[in-house]
Parts: sequence; C-alpha cells; structure tokens
Amino acid sequence: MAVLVTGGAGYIGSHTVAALLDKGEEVVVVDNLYQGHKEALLGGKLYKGDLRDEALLDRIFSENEIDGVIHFAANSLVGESMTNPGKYYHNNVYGTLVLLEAMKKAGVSRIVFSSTAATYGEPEKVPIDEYDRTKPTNAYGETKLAMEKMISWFDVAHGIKNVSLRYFNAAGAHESGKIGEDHTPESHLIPLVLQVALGQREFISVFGDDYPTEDGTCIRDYIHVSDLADAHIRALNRLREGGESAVYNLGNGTGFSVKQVIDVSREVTGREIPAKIVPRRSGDPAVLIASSERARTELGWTPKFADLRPIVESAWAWHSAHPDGYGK
Ligand SMILES: NC(=O)c1ccc[n+]([C@@H]2O[C@H](COP(=O)([O-])OP(=O)(O)OC[C@H]3O[C@@H](n4cnc5c(N)ncnc54)[C@H](O)[C@@H]3O)[C@@H](O)[C@H]2O)c1
Ligand SMILES: O=c1ccn([C@@H]2O[C@H](COP(=O)(O)OP(=O)(O)O[C@H]3O[C@H](CO)[C@H](O)[C@H](O)[C@H]3O)[C@@H](O)[C@H]2O)c(=O)[nH]1
Repeated sequence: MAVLVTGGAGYIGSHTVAALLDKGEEVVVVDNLYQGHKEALLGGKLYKGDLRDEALLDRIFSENEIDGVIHFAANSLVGESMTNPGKYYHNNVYGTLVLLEAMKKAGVSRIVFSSTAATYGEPEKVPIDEYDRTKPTNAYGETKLAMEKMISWFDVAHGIKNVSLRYFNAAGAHESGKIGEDHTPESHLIPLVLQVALGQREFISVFGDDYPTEDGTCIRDYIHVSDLADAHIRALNRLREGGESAVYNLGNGTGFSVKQVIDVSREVTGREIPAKIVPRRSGDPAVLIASSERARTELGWTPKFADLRPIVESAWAWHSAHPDGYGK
C-alpha cells in the first residue's frame, strides 16, 4: 500500500515524503512543479502533473494501491490571493474537489489536509485553539476553510475520514541538509532574513513596528518543518487505526517577534543583517500563537524543535550550503 502525497515536491511536502520513506512507507507524489522541485524528492514515485487533471488522478489511483492521501498541493501567497482570488479558488478549492471525487471513485477513505492558521483571521484570543472562531481575512485563508469544509462533507456523504492540520509558521530544513525551503518568489520571514545574511538582499524589511506588542513588531509561532512532517504521519496513522475526523492546530505555543527573529538570525549567522522599518503589510494580525494541546494529547505529538534558535540554525545550515536553493 502507498501514500499519495499531493504537492510532495514542495517545501513541507518534500519533508513529509522524506519522513514517510524513513518509516518504510511506499510513496507516490503528484506535483505540477509550479513551486516544487523534483530534486526535493528523496524517493518515491513522481507523477508530474496537475491535481485538476481528472484523468491523471484516476490513473494514479488505478496504477497504485493508495491507502491514504496527504494533501499539500495549493497556492499559498496571501498577497496574491487578494489580487487574484480566482486563481486560489480554481487551484485550491477546485483541485481539492477533483481529488476528493477521484478518492471516492477509487474507494480511498483517508485524507490528511494542509490547513493553516489563516483560517482564523484576526484571533479573538491567544493562544488560539480549534474551537475559536474561523473568520479569514484573506482569500487564501478563505479557500483553505472552504477546502476543510468540503472534505468534511465528503466524510458525511461518502465516509472519507480526514484530519485537517492548521499549521502556524513553518520554518527550518531537514536534518540531512539535503532538502530545505526554496520558494520563488520567497515571502516568508526566516528565508528572507537569511538571504540578507548571505548578501543576496541588502536589508530585511520589517513590516511595521507600531503593533501592540512589546517591541512593536508582529509575533508568530514558528514550527519546524520536520515536526510538521511527523504530525502528518501521526494523523494518517490515527485514521488508519479507525480514528474519527478531526482538526488540529500545529505550533509550538510560543511567539517570537519579527525583531527577535532578526536578532536570533544575527547570532546564528554571525552576520550583520541590516533591517529597515517599512509600513505594515495589510492583513497581518499582530499576534498568532497556537494552542496545540489537542494534537499533543490525541496524536501524541511533541515538537522536537521547541525554540526559535535551533529552527533558525537548521534553516541556516540549508541556505548557507545551498545559496541558490535547488538551482535554476
Ligand atoms: N509554509 C507555511 O508556513 C504554511 C503554513 C500553513 C499552511 N501551509 C500550507 O501547506 C501546504 C504546503 O506549503 P509549502 O510551503 O510547502 O508550499 P509549496 O508551494 O512549497 O508546496 C506546494 C506544492 O504543491 C504543488 N502544487 C500546487 N498546485 C498544484 C496543482 N494544481 N497540481 C499539482 N501540484 C500542485 C507545487 O508545485 C508545490 O510543490 C500548502 O497547502 C500551504 O497552504 C503552509
Ligand atoms: O519581509 C518580511 C516578511 C515578513 N515579515 C513579517 O514576518 C511575520 C511572518 O511573516 P511570513 O510571511 O513569514 O508568514 P505569515 O505569518 O504571514 O504567514 C504564514 O502563516 C499564515 C497563517 O497565518 C499562512 O498559512 C502562510 O502560508 C504562512 O506563510 C509577519 O508578521 C510579517 O509581517 C516582515 O516583517 N518582513
């Protein structure tokens, strides 16, 4: 039996593929390589193609014995989702519909889904737990919430059991040093800060220092990509054991400000890392911190990277050894 990983050549997907292979799982990947890199796959069988291609999905399910799906494939740039929401509904929501229909046809009844803290929008309280209100403030988060709900209705109607994992800020790289984060364009804080350390950018823009936080910059909950990978496998195994559908937050439960991220990166890299305060980026909540108690209790999940420094160290190990990522 194999696990189908959609978007498996992407950042979090490739780390999950690596973790599945370590556990001796057979892995099948579908990725159109829009953002992904075939070099990021440490094994498994790749179908290069689009999730929205019904015939391709039917072929993948008929050529392989799939017992569960881990679904990462999506577009995830918040800013772009605000200027081109149609792209997000088409790729994220319609893509998920095609996947679910193909699963239904093939009789595959387990899916672990990449959701996001963006489903909550501006939090009513921190830490955020799974019972808190979901009110996305951008089209990306709205499509992820729609995907979660669609998957739940396929459970009600067709018994497709599911776990939606709402992750906070993914960061870091694989311990082997072989795979890491390589997005074009890059929008995430830690890789951008490290690009400044590498001399590839002149300075890091700090999006606002007038937030109601101690140092005025936004606070986020950074979670290591390998800890995320581990949670996906635990979620899949829970479904294999007959567990009910569920939603879990995945974060460390500790927040770090943008300034703290820059300071820790200066310590880790020993480089100066110039920073410039620029206006706020629209749609950024001041503080996002996860309560992951439910994942800890029900999945037995404990993040190995509980502090920011080792997360930045692992990211730096990747970026300094691969300054051009996977290459052009
Ligand atoms: N990176 C984060 O901090 C973060 C936080 C919360 C949630 N997420 C979610 O996690 C998932 C993975 O994030 P990531 O940072 O690894 O992104 P990524 O862009 O690196 O990976 C997504 C992969 O999906 C592929 N893909 C996209 N559309 C496809 C399609 N129609 N058909 C086939 N392949 C397709 C891309 O080529 C890419 O390899 C996304 O769904 C994202 O929304 C990410
Ligand atoms: O050049 C930059 C980039 C980011 N930031 C700040 O750094 C923090 C982290 O920003 P990221 O873009 O790295 O991450 P986000 O918190 O915006 O987004 C992450 O969490 C979201 C959920 O809230 C989504 O899931 C999204 O995919 C995921 O990357 C934010 O306060 C942002 O304003 C800067 O100051 N300068």
